[in-house]
Amino acid sequence: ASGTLDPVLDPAADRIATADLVAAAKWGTGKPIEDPARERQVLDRVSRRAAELGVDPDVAVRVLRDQIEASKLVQRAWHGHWAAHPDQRPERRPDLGEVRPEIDRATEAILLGLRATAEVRTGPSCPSALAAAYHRTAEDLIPLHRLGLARASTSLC
Ligand SMILES: O=C(O)C(=O)C[C@]1(C(=O)O)C=C[C@@H](O)C=C1
Repeated sequence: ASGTLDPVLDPAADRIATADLVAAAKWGTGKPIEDPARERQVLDRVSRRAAELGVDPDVAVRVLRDQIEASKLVQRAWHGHWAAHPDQRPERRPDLGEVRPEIDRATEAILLGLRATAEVRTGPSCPSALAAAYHRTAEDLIPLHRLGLARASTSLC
């Protein structure tokens, strides 16, 4: 329906879910959570792709920066949790090279969502639409992912 921000929040939740896999991929490797070169690559691609889609590249980069911050928030939470609870550490360490294509698909879906929601995002009902979409999307998420989704939503309106 028009007037909804679900087309952004749904893929944002999918992107946040990949942070669990990235956290497990990096756990115990000594590889830092933050990878500035990869962030630049993601954001450069977002800027170009947004222009292609007719989405304001500055808006797209700002929103995707929030998605990256949300991912790091979730990854840091897992690393802290696993440090304190060895019995809950992941048994399998996924390959980062397999997770990143999944992240890229979620990023693309978020850009399409931004395009589909230009009207509501730039209008006066954006905050209430965001609250409604957040309420609906967060319902199915674990608390940590709800926190990530809130962080990921901060610049949408
Ligand atoms: O690809 C990674 O290594 C991630 O941790 C994911 C991600 C992202 O959200 O795109 C987040 C933090 C890193 O600094 C780089 C990229």
